[in-house]
Amino acid sequence: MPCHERHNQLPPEGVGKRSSRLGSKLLLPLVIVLSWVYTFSQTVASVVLEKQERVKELLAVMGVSRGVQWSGWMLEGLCSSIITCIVLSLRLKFGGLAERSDVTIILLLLVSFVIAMMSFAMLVSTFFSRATLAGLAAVSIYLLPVFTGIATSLFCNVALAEACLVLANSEDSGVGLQWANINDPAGPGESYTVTGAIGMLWLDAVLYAVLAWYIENVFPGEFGVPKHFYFFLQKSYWLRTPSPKDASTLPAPHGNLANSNFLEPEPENAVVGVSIDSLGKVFGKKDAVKGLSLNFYENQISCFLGHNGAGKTTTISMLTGTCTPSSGTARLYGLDIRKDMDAIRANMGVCPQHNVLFNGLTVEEHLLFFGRIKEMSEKELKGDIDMMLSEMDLEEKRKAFANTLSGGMKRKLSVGMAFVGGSKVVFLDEPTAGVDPFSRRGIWELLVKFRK
Ligand SMILES: Nc1ncnc2c1ncn2[C@@H]1O[C@H](COP(=O)(O)OP(=O)(O)OP(=O)(O)O)[C@@H](O)[C@H]1O
Repeated sequence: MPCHERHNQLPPEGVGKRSSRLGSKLLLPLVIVLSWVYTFSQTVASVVLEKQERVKELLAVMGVSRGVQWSGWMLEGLCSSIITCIVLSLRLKFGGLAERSDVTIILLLLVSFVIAMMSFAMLVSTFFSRATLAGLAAVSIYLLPVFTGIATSLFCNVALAEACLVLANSEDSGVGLQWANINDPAGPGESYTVTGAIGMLWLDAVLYAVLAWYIENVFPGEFGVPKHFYFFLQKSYWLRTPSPKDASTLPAPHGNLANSNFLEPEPENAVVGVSIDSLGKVFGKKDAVKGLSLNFYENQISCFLGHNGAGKTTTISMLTGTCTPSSGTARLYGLDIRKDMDAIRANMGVCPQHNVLFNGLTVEEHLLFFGRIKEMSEKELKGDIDMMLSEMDLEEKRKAFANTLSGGMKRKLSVGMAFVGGSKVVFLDEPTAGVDPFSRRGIWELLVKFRK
């Protein structure tokens, strides 16, 4: 049903105004709608917290697409909310508020609402980067129709409230809401039906998801490379992303470097893995990175040395796609960081400057999780994980949760996560910061081992 049609069919009053006119039983819509405020605001805050703590970005950098991340959130939210839906439906049926109605219709209505609400939470989360602010704003956004009297079913909670009004009216009439009268309006002169409300909830869910997907791509926020506003019209967005080119087919090392008197000559017969070409990043008026041209070679460990604020992290952020270059570009195995980031990420491992760990996962589960993201089977990973744990001296902590590890142990685990799964290019930002000398040597040895 087109949105504008539904819009016209709605009564002019908002949820709050309308409910206040009704008897105590007709407060049902308001009570049901308000009972989801907390779930909504918590979902928005949790999604934004992942963004704030850069978990979302690390997952993206390691090759987990936004779609998969959002599906995970939807699934988690649905699983926990479905129990609430079942309890609420039974409570309405056997608690006397909807005793004549069919409980399966009430359940269908609530589940449809939860799906739309989760999708709405994803959309709202795209506008925020701080979890506390997002949680508070989510409450206001959710209550907006109640306080302003906006009565469009494009708000999923308005659609739910209207359906609850039909439910309350059918209870009052003594028949209750049944599958046989599900298409009947609330009363004479009314046009809203429960099927219409459920249809609108599904339409809302799709609409919110599409909007969230568009906004995420065009305005990815502080961390991420924005796409063109017409990105969905580009063939390259929909077609399979290119795979890394064979290193031997790549162009020769950057000419400027080879001819400079101040630089080491390029190694002979070495294959270029990463080729940085006049890369630059400007923050406001400040050049964080300016005209950087450099090649990194296969089977070698290269490192940036520089004072605090020299631009090392910014360079790594550009190479891993968490920030957009202001000028120049870089190619990783022939793939351009401005265009082919999804393909690059499938073969890339990253250990960010700040540990990004999941408190609910053990050390072994972290390695397993990131290895599985790189599409390796559990069997294939077992040997790798055993070797890593012993090299990093974390064997004893195999089953320990991440939040019980010391700072140094967390760092070692972060390094392990970057290597697990056989990534072709691995970026490590200060991998041994805060690690004791013995473990530092362990990490170095690990790096040498994984070089090839
Ligand atoms: N998001 C940002 N907004 C504005 N300026 C930034 C931002 N990120 C970095 N900078 C600035 O860019 C410059 C380079 O910072 P960067 O973090 O890349 O340095 P670094 O070499 O990694 O430093 P450190 O060794 O301390 O980690 C600094 O002057 C920093 O203040």
